[in-house]
Amino acid sequence: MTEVLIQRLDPELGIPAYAHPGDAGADLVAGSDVTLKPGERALVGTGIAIALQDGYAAFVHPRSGLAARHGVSIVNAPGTVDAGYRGEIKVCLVNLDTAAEVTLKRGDRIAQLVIQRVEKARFVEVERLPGSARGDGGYGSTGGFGDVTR
Ligand SMILES: O=c1ccn([C@H]2C[C@H](O)[C@@H](COP(=O)(O)OP(=O)(O)OP(=O)(O)O)O2)c(=O)[nH]1
Ligand SMILES: [Mg+2]
Repeated sequence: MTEVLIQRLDPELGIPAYAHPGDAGADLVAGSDVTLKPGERALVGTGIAIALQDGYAAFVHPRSGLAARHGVSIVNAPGTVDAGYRGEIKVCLVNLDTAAEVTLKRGDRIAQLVIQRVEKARFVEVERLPGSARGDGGYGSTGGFGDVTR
């Protein structure tokens, strides 16, 4: 378990919490009320700032319940919080529902924060990349879309 320093920018809001032992994501709450019309987005504060150790990053993921029940997701999912970032963690929520407006209240759980170790790469330029079984195949190159209709 890694230690993450946290500052509460709004003392009335809680510290992110894991709902169950074994959960990967600690829930983040909305720092203010927000109402989103269909297709609308808003950047919502969570009332916290953190200091991650070098070699870690935090990722702001959507909550599946909000997504499945209300069509609420995160525009840049998952958002990346760099180890050096000391500002308020914010969530760029979007209402993907085609018809219903959605209101989230201050203190509602709107996203979840996943802390992960991350590698830094040293980019080594070459003339030619080594071969692989996949090669440059992608974007559905393995098929499996036969029964999708549109
Ligand atoms: O969902 C998110 C994503 C990012 N951030 C904060 C932390 C992150 O370290 C910083 C910058 O994020 P990112 O690099 O994704 O944004 P950018 O558009 O590249 O901005 P910058 O030029 O500041 O790097 O914004 C959040 O609070 N929430
Ligand atoms: Mg950036």
